[in-house]
Amino acid sequence: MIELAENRYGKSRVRLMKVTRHAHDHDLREWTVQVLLKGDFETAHLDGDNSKILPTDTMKNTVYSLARTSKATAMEDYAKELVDFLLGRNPQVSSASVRIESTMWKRLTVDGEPHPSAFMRGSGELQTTSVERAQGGNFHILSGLDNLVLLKTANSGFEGYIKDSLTTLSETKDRLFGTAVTAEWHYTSPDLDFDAVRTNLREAMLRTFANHNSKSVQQTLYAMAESALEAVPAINEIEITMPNKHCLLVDLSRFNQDNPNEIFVPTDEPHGYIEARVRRKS
Ligand SMILES: O=c1[nH]c(=O)c2[nH]c(=O)[nH]c2[nH]1
Repeated sequence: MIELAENRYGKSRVRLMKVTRHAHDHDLREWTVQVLLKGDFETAHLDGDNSKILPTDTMKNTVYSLARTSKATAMEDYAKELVDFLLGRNPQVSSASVRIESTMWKRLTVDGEPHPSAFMRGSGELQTTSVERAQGGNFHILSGLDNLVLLKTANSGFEGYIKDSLTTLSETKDRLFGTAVTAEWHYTSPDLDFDAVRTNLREAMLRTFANHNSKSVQQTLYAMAESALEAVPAINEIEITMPNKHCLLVDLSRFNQDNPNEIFVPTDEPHGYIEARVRRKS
């Protein structure tokens, strides 16, 4: 005997750019949206009966139509509206989830002045949120960031680790520390000034990365998580991944040159992979 164990479906990578036209300047948002529905779709899988299937094409159209009418500025608030719109119209849906990745656009500075209608892609960093709600249930909001690429050229060392017959790594008091941060945190309230909270959290992590006297990626990751939890009472837990993007000191002695920590080879692969979930003690 075979049965349908679990299923969900929806539309992925729906790309949306929204321009909000104020009298004197414009705001720009670029969001990539994923909509996923769970529910009573057994007859579609077993019998080919599509009578309970909302087409994924309609979900895509919903993303655009709701973006037109929504007053939400934070992507978390827009995602909540989209989830409720889909649940409200589709009783066969037991839960809806919306994930949004937001691309960083920064206002262009021209002749020292912020330009009202010209923008520059900030970086490859993404701001993310996943909002889920079951029919009659509460919102579950998991926000985060991805590919926040950082590097520090001082206050990072790595010493005192295990040395065995396979060790080749030299201890160092002074190395480059490069990483691409991914973080995710769950909000304990569904009603927050999400953009302000996100800014606080991100700035707390950046400040700690910059100022921390790092004995390892692990220690700095923990300190960044701690500062995020201190800065944002509306989260109880944060998960952070920080690859160690090694920058290797080049041996210039073959050319009778010294290398006082100035010339490096940046490497992507292989890289260290450091991950931790840090939470308030209950
Ligand atoms: O900060 C570090 N943590 C490690 O676990 C590790 N391992 C390694 O080879 N280099 C580093 N650096």
